[in-house]
Amino acid sequence: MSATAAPHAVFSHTVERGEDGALSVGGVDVRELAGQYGTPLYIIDEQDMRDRACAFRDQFATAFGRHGAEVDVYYASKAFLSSKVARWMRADDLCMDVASGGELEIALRGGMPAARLGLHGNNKSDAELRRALEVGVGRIIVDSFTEIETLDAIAREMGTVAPVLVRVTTGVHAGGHEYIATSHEDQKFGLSLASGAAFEALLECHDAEGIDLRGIHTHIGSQILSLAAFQESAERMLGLRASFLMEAGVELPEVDLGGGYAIQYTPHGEALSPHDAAYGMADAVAAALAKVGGSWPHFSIEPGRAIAGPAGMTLYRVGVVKHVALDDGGERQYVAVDGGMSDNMRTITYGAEYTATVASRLSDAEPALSRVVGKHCESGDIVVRDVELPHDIARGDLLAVPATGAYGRVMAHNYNAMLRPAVVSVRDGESTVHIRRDTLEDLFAWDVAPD
Ligand SMILES: Cc1ncc(COP(=O)(O)O)c(C=O)c1O
Ligand SMILES: N[C@@H](CCCC[NH3+])C(=O)O
Repeated sequence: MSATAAPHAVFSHTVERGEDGALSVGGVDVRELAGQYGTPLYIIDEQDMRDRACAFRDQFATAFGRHGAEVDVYYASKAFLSSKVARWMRADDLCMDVASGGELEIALRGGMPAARLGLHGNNKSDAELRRALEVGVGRIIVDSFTEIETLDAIAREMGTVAPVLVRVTTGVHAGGHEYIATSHEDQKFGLSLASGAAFEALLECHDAEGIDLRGIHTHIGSQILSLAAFQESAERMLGLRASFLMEAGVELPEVDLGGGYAIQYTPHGEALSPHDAAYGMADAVAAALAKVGGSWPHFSIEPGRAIAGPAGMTLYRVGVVKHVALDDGGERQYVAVDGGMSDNMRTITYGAEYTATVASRLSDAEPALSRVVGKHCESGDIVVRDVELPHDIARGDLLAVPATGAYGRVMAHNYNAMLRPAVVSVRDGESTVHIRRDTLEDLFAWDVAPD
């Protein structure tokens, strides 16, 4: 297909609009993907996702490397995980963070070496801790005093020592929505820097026979544009490390500064680039170390959304289109698609903003103020709250919503007994299934039939 310009910057890098107006991604026409796999369909642009992963790896390596320091990039697999993605991350020399026993098993299934995995969770079960030690996970990020005691006991019983980072709540409030901010005091994650709990936890870990205290971890939230917030958090972490050196005589070798880098969801949105984040944070660390003292620790970061998000799109089939009169005399075009809140929980949960475009053709009809809605029995079942779509959009058209690669399929559910969509990746004209579509047999398998 010969191509014209990409529809707009929010789409992944290989998206093009052909002369007949249809989108292609990774060299595959979306009409072909819809025909082969059905809709709704999550599509990952492999080249785009892996380029973003490598950009974090390389920019941080260079920015921190100027100071002789090293940085490991842990892809936060909660954003999107399949065993094939774990394989990509392994091949591209990234590490991965997992947040449950299930994520751990999929990462291992994809061949990610356990030593390159970090296990998170504010309420890990004994079984999860045991399994992490059994397979040799590289680090366990402890989140509470209860967990420190439990892990220490399990490790000693197993005759091993658990490599540990302590998750610190730095008090830096950042993130687009209350539900995705994680480092202010009044929330469930981590141990508080301000109250002294983090320091106390470090002492406990240091003294525990079953624990090898490697360092400290923080994650201030998600979809954060403010470089200053990351810098502030890094400074506070290095301050804590310096006081631990001064008061306990131990210089912690590792510091993880978490993920949370913002991506662009709409044509008016903004992103924090790996380059700006890397150089901005390296400078802040250098300044902080100059102030509080100490050698450069081994750093790590955990981007999830910024690797998977922009690489993904959701492809829907348009069904009913309605025109509804508004109080101000205007009109809103309601475009109902064959998915909704079951494949995109972010709009209803966080008031997240997305954009959309007709993907199967070009239209020269007038643009109309539109709302893309799903097919659930719920009026909040909105995918895109406000977007201009052509007035002639009609049943049968394909609609693409970009930037759904992170926290899309992983947060999907079966409300109204909907079948969760498949995930396919595309590259160089080929498509590959990562997660198959749910089937009616899946629903029947969970439903215990009457005798
Ligand atoms: C501990 C931790 N690390 C990394 C991430 C990834 O965040 P993001 O996808 O915003 O980069 C999260 C999720 O917010 C997290 O909880
Ligand atoms: N699920 C959230 C991000 C949470 C990140 C995990 N701590 C979102 O879609 O924005």
